[in-house]
Amino acid sequence: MTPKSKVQGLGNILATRHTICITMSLADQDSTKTFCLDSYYVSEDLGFILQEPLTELPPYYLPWMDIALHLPELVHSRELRSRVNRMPLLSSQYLQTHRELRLAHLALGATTMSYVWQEGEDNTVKVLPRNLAVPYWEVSQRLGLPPIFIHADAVLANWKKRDPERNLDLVVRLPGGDSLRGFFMVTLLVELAAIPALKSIPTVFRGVSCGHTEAVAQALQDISKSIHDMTEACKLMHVMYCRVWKDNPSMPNGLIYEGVQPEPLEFSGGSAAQSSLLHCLDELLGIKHEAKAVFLSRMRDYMPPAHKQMIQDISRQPSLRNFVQEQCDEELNQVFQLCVTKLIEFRNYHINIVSRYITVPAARARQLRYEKNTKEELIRKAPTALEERGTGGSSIMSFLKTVRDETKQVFLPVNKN
Ligand code: HEM
Repeated sequence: MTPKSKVQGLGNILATRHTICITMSLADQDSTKTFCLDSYYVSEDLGFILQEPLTELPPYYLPWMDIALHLPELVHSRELRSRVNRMPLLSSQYLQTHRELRLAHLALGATTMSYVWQEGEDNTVKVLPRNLAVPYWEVSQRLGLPPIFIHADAVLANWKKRDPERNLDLVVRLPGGDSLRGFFMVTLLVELAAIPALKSIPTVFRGVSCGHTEAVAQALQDISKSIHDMTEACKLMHVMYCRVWKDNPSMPNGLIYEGVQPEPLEFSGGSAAQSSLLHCLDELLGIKHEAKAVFLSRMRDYMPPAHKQMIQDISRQPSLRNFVQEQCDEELNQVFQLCVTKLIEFRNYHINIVSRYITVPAARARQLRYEKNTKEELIRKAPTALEERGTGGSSIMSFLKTVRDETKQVFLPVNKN
C-alpha cells in the first residue's frame, strides 16, 4: 500500500466510525473490577484517537482561531508575535464540551509554540503574554493537561477529513510543511494500527482471571499482529522535531506564563513518547524501565488523565507473565514471546528512524559548525540541543537502547527439557 493510500485508508476508517460523546474526566474505577476500555474514554473504534475532533470554536473565540489556523504564514512573515500581542484577553468559560476544550488546547498550544520559536533558537522569548498564557492555563487545568503542545494535541485531536474522498488533513498546521504533516499523520497511523491490541487487553485480563489459556493465547496473537502493524506504519515516517522549554539550552530558564505565576515554568514538548500505546503494552507484558523510569513516568503527565489512569490500572492487574509461566502451555508461551519480539522489533525500528532523523543530521550540523569556525560555545551546545533533548541528560540513543534492552528482560526462560 502506498503512503497516500494508507492515509486515505485511514480517512475511510475514521470517516465511517460512529461518533460517541467523549467527555474526558478521570476514569473513576476500581482496577480490580472488570477492565473495560470505555471507562478510560478509549473507544473500540479509534483507541486513544479523539473521535471527530472539532475544527471550529464558538464565534467568541475567532481571535484565537484566526491566528491558530494561519500559523505557518504568520511565522513566515514574522507577524505572529505582534498579532498575538494584540489579541484580546478572552475568558475560557464559554468552552463547554470536551471536544471544544481539546481544540482550544490544540490551538493555543500550537500558537504558543510558534510564538516562542518565531525567530528561531537564538531569539526566543522569556514571557508568554497574559492574553495567551491565562486562557491556555485555564483550558489546561480543566483538561488535566500541561500548558504545552503535546502528542494528544498534535496527533490525537488534530485530524479532519479534507475532501469527500476522505483524505485526511491536519486541523492546525505548524511551520514545518509536509514533513511535519507527514510525521503527525504517520503517528496517527501508528495509533490506528494499535487499536486491535488495545481491544485485546480486556480479553487478556478476563482470560487470566478465569484461567482461559486459549482465549489469552488468541488475544496475545492479535496483540503481536497489531504491534507488527505499528512497526509497518512507522516505515512511512518522514521527520519531526518538536522544540521544548525543558532541558533546552535555548531556554535555560523555562518560560514565564504571564498572569499565571511569576516564576518561569518548564515543560517538555510534544513527543510520541507521550503516546499511551507503548506504556500500555509495557505494563501488560510486565516490562520495567527502572533505569529510565523518571523520563517515561514524567511523560505520563503529558497524557489525558483517563489514559494515564488506564496505564496505571493495567499495571495493577494480576501479572500476565506469571500466568503464562504457571500455565506451562507451549502455544501460550510462544505467543507471549512473539509479543515481546514484536515490541523489540518496533523499538529497533524506532531507534533506526531516530538515528536517521536526529543523530545523523545533528552530527552533520556539528561538523558544519566546526568547518565554519562558529563560536566554541555553540559547538558545545549542539549535542545538548539535538541529541540530549528531554531524556534527563543521557543521549537519546543510549536512552532508547536501554529501553529496548529492558524490553528483552521479560522474555520467558527457555525450557531446556
Ligand atoms: C521521525 C520519527 C520519530 C522521531 C524522530 C522520534 C524521536 C524520539 C525521541 C528523540 C525520543 C526520546 C524521547 C524524547 O526526546 O521525547 C523518542 C521516544 C519515544 N518515541 Fe519516538 N520518534 C519518532 C517516531 C515515533 C513514533 C511514530 C512513535 C509511535 C507512537 C514513537 C514512540 C516513541 C516512544 C514510545 C518513545 C519512548 C521510548 C520507548 O518507549 O521506546 N516515536 N522518540
